[in-house]
Amino acid sequence: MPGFATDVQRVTVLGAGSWGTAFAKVLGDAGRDVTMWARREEVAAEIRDRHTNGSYLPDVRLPERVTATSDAAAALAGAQAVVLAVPSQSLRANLSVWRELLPADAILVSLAKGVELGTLKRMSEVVAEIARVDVGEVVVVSGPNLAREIAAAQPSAAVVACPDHERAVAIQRACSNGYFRPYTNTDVVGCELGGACKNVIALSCGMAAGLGLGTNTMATLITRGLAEMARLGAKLGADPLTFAGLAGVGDLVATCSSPLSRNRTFGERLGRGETLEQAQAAAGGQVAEGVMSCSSIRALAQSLGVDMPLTDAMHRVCHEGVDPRQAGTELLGRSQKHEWY
Ligand SMILES: NC(=O)C1=CN([C@@H]2O[C@H](COP(=O)(O)OP(=O)(O)OC[C@H]3O[C@@H](n4cnc5c(N)ncnc54)[C@H](O)[C@@H]3O)[C@@H](O)[C@H]2O)C=CC1
Ligand SMILES: O=C(CO)COP(=O)(O)O
Repeated sequence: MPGFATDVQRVTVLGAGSWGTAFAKVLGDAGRDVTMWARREEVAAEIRDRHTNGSYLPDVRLPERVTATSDAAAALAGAQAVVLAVPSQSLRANLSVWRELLPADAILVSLAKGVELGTLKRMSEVVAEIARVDVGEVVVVSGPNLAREIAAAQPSAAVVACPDHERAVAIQRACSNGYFRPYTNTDVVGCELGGACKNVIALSCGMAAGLGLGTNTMATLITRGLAEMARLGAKLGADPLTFAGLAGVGDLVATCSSPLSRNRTFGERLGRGETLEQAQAAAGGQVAEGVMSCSSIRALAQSLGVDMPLTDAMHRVCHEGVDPRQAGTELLGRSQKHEWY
């Protein structure tokens, strides 16, 4: 018998932002009992009493079986799976507080798409370190999953990745419903890198749009972005096929093309000439992971000797004051090379 529930019925979602709330709805619509933890009691009360979360997903009604609390201990009691839905750079601090409250046999699931600044760890590595579990037990969900579309029950697919196939299957079953189709994969490295890197490329696509550039530029950024994330993945032992899948090109296309993407929107504002602070203020407290991940992914790539010119350019625009137009000119002026080597 595995030391975890194979038929997961009770799920706790830690984080009541856009994706935490939409994923709780997915689980509720899949027939699971869901308790969400929200940082602010008024958000928890709104979910509990009115089944809405107007600050993040206006006009969305949550299933009756989704409830919420701002008390983490109460949220976690009896959970068979714990879904971590806070931004990447805050996962370590939040999880350190929750660590002692995690039920021993609960499957830990990460929804975050980023690489930690400083440690350069992927989210499953942070979870394993803080929760003191084997990294091979942590489940990752990734794919083209813009929260608002999922919350509107628009059809979409995702990847549920874990080296332990049985754990992946347990979460796959738990979140499978009439509009959300999860596939399993054992390549956590590839899925996590795909999810983190595409946010940075989405910044660049938004920036191009903000500069008034068209579809050829966008397709070039998406394709060369895919090339550089696959290069990083290959160096870290990811399966190259993962980047051709939902967590790679799937999420890349969704995030780079959608006006719903916070990363793309953030980049567009920079392209239009807004400062980082102005774009941050306009984001209204919602996370655009690429703004921090461009620096951590760049540092990770540098430490491994992997060339990631788009990521490097996004870091210089976001954190070194380089003008987006200038960054574009420099990218085009790089030495000529073969498409693959
Ligand atoms: N929104 C989307 O469409 C999708 C988001 N994701 C990923 O899921 C993760 C969470 O994203 P969202 O729910 O969209 O973010 P969000 O910005 O909408 O919400 C973040 C949630 O985390 C909480 N939180 C706890 N500690 C925090 C801290 N120190 N700083 C900021 N927030 C804190 C906030 O109160 C809020 O409930 C991110 O890594 C994101 O890339 C993945 C797929 C889709
Ligand atoms: O990860 C996402 C879609 O899969 C959400 O992207 P944004 O964080 O840019 O909104």
